Amino acid sequence: MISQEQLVQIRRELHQIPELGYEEVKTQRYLLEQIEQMNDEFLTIEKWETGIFVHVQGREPSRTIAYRADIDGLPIEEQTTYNGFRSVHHGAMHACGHDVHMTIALGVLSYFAENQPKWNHLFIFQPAEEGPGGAKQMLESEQLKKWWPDEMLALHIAPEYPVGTIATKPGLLFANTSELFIRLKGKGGHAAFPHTANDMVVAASHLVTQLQTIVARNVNPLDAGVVTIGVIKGGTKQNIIAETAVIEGTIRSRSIETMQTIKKRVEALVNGIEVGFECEASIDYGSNYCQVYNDEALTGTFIEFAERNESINLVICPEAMTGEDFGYFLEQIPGMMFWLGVDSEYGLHDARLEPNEKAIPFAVQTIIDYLIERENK
Ligand SMILES: CC(=O)N[C@@H](CCC[C@H](N)C(=O)O)C(=O)O
Repeated sequence: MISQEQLVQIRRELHQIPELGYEEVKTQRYLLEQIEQMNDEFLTIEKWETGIFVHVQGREPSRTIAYRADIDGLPIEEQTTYNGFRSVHHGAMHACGHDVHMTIALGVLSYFAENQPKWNHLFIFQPAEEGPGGAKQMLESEQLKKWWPDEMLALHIAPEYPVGTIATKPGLLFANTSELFIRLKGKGGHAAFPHTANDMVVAASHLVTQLQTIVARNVNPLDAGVVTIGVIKGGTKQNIIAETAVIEGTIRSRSIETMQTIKKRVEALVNGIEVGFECEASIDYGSNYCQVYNDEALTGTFIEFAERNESINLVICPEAMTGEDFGYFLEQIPGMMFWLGVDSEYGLHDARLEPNEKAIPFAVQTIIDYLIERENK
């Protein structure tokens, strides 16, 4: 089994090579090198795009239990205090903890490679969680057809909780999400002659402000929604009127109905900008993820295990407006996701995120103990 020191080393090596969705070539190679060092008696390893499936043959394979780790990084320039293991891919960073997720999965897998489980296990190293999404595509793979799991488990790091904390809840855990890409096209021109042009920086500025009214004015205050604009780009030079502008964001909701309400309002407001500013506008919703909905019975089993385990500080948490395409797995396979405390001053998607590595061996041991208990009950 991979030792605690080796786990830290692996996490640091993975941290240095973050790659965006479906570009995880080095990551896949690194993971395969680690997996190929394990006892292969019970393992079948198959690549899928830039991801990997590892099937572990059980002793009494009446069921299959899957464990999923996402493997992609984010387009962020790292600003951690790390010395000697910062990202070597400039402009990319594991700022959502997927380096930690992968390391934990390798740790758990290395234990079951040496200690044959009772049930079959399926380890899924999934590309592109941050976008455009890999879960939906993996669900249609040959590998999932032949190794279809009966239940499924995954975790996500939580910077706000101390190490030793596991937070989860039955039912809704994460929101429905939709990406949002809006393009505006008007007429560029000389800064000194605004009456001859049609300025898309001004149009985009109005639109961003109007989009912020959707949650405030169109979503029931007892429900919840998010419209976040993360990117606004337009123009080429300070004295040139911008011909085009691009607005990029994300929409979140607790229900499908609210997602539809928000999108309808986005369309109406974009249409208003088109008319009011006499420009052309287009909307693209990019990738959409369904909610993460934890199976009540399996989450109950996990909570009961965690309550009995003195090393775990269990928190029954509220749902969050984060998104995860793990929701697609849970739409078809009963399972659950939980937050793992990693005690970082800076949060997810922050260039300064520094998860506490002590959470890695804690998570590995917790998942091994849970899986053994689960299949031997
Ligand atoms: C856990 C987490 O941070 N997940 C991401 C998922 C991204 C979904 C998609 N690309 C979008 O931006 O809508 C999140 O941002 O919640």
